[in-house]
Amino acid sequence: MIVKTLSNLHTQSQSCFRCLRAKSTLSAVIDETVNSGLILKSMSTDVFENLALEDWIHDHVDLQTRSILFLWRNAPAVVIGRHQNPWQECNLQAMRQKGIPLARRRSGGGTVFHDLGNVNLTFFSSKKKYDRHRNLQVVTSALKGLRPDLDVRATERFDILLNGHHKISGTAAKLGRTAAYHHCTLLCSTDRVLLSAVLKPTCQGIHSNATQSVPSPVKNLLDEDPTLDADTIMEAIASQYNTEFGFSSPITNVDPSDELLLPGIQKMAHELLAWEWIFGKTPNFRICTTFEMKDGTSICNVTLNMDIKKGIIEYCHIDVPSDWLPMELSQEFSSHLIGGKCCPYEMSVLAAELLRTASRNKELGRKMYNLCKKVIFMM
Ligand SMILES: Nc1ncnc2c1ncn2[C@@H]1O[C@H](COP(=O)(O)OC(=O)CCCC[C@@H]2CCSS2)[C@@H](O)[C@H]1O
Repeated sequence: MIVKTLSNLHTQSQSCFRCLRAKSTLSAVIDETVNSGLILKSMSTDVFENLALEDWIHDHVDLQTRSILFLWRNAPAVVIGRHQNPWQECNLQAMRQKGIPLARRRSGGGTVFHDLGNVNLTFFSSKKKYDRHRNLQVVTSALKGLRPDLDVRATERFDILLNGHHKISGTAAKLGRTAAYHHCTLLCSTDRVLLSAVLKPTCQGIHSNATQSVPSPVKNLLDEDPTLDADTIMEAIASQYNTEFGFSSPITNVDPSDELLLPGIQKMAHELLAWEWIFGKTPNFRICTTFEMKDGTSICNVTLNMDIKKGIIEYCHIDVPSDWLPMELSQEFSSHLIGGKCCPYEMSVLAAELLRTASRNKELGRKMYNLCKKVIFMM
């Protein structure tokens, strides 16, 4: 197994790839890169492992004297900003159906879709050296170096647009006390149909102060030039990063699940996977919505009011005309949901409990069942 210290790695040629393996921790290896740069590329396509590696670098590496560029790609995933509401941003039902995970990152900003056709770039530096314009310049210059005819420009809100109209990159950042990172996406050959399908919110009537995404028309770089590919683009960006900052770092492959190299990283990944982080960190919100219920030929309008704090239903009132469903049944349903997580699995258990115990005739049982299904489907 090859064990490389950074000083070894610096002697390698630009295009050379190296794998870090655990002999020393990554921070010990990185300690040898004082006053220079390091380019890391993830060997994982797991969104939680990759976000955990960002956290690990931010928390464990002294970024006062060194800068790092981290290149990574994920299997299909939706990534929301730190202060967003997933029910407001994405189609959770479609994501569950397709097995697409939802991740909440630690940086602010809007919701994006990732797949292997999307490249993520994280620029770590001291807070003093944090410069999003310069980082995006690295990306646009690298693209122009590859294809001089490409019209790619960074905007004032740090998107990158293709031909002045289509977004190919979105930016977010996290500023710590002394260190910072700026990360951005780059659409190379992402599944745009899937992107639109999963970023279409389904839950109506949400009132919240959560950060809202800014939807834009998107395009892939490969739609513009099919001879490009994600690996060539990543190599060009790595090379331009070295040129721009005067470094000579090769690309070093890192396995973000390697606990020996990155002590504590698995705990960090688990924190990012927890319901309490992904859904529980949603800013408090209210759902006020009206929907139609049918039972044979009888139709009625149902009004739902819910207050959700830390992802938990704190208040619930389901208003159903009493000639359609006796008030005590709708009230029983409402009070049964209070204290539960706004989560279809937990709600299904609560609803099943209620449907089992509440005594009623066949017609009322059917109406209650359909009402439960409708409410659970919104989660
Ligand atoms: N992958 C990707 N790249 C660029 N733009 C996208 C992408 N997915 C969706 N979108 C479009 O951007 C808006 C949201 O734009 P908005 O400006 O609201 O948010 C962002 O751009 C956030 C970028 C976060 C980058 C991080 C880097 C590593 S982890 S995620 C969305 O509604 C779509 O129209």
